[in-house]
Amino acid sequence: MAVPTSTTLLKMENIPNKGRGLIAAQDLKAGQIILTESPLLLYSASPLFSPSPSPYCHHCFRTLPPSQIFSCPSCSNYLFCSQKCLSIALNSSHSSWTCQTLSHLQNPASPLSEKPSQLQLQARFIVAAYNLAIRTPSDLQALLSLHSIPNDDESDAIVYASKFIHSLISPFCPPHMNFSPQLAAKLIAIERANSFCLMEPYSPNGPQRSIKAYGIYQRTTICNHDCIPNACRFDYVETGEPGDEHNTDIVLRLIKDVSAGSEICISYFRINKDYSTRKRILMEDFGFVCECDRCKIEANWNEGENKDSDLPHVIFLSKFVCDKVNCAGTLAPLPPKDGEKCNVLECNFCGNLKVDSTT
Ligand SMILES: C[S@@+](CC[C@H](N)C(=O)[O-])C[C@H]1O[C@@H](n2cnc3c(N)ncnc32)[C@H](O)[C@@H]1O
Repeated sequence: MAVPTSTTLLKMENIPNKGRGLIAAQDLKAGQIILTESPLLLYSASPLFSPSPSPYCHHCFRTLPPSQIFSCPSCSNYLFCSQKCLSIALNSSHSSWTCQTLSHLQNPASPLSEKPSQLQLQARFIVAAYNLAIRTPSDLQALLSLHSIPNDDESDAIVYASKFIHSLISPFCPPHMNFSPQLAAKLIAIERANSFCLMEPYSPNGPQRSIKAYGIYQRTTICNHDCIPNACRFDYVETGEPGDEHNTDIVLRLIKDVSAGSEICISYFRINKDYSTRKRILMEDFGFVCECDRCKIEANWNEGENKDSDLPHVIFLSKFVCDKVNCAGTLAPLPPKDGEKCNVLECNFCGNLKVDSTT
């Protein structure tokens, strides 16, 4: 299959009614790191016509330092936290082609300036994907091998967006690349099903969780959804030295023990959402009806019912939802040490550490 899975820990298999999925290739322990992956593609969540400039480095997405900021020498619109990030970006995500194309799209006279943020972000994504294709055609093939959502209600919107965006970008496209509105439409449909959000740093004062960047991780994205997941993903974007790469890697860690042959699933959103919200998001954004054990039970609940029950999923939620103010991230044990399970849980959003007194 086109997507490489990792090591001896995981294998990729077709799962009935779910497409491909990740399966434990051996017995695995709670807290174990089963996958660490760098993004295939990463792009800013700041719309092209944002009222304020993004406060994040356009390469590593760490918060920009108050002084010593480096800007792209050609467009000066794009800011970086270090000379190293700038140099890497000029040879990758902010190549001269990207710089020229984004400068054109971000011209105040551009028809995009009047368009909604979603379309501006789709344009950002298409530029990033075309840039990937120009630089490394095999990476475009990797992107195209990912699942896309055939959502009839939205296909008109995708066709419109892809034609509009492609018409703005095509004057800059190398003719031999054969980019087309059809390719742009396929890429937008893939992006919807596969992008992971890198979140702004946690703040107890809210107002709500915002996204700083979107990333596509070609192996992690093979993980299917479950409303009671056995794994969750961590990122440590703000950590490490400026210019030190890998801070945008995603780490997949197990919440509980998983036996060989079982499917590894994450939740595609915060796990404390109620049944009707989960059902709506999974259908609108991912095109499926969840048949997990929790959904089967909660489908028959009246609002507020059974929350205090001793059902396994109610116990799971009370143990693994972070209770810090304005957080509700997912807790997972720290990795085992010397083969022994760790009784400290880490939140994948606020980073809070909590001793698990139940083990
Ligand atoms: C990010 S992809 C996951 C990998 C995908 N199964 C594949 O074959 O590449 C998301 C898509 O997987 C499928 N999927 C994920 N979790 C599912 C579940 N619990 N039940 C049914 N389909 C699921 C849906 O089609 C969803 O749009």
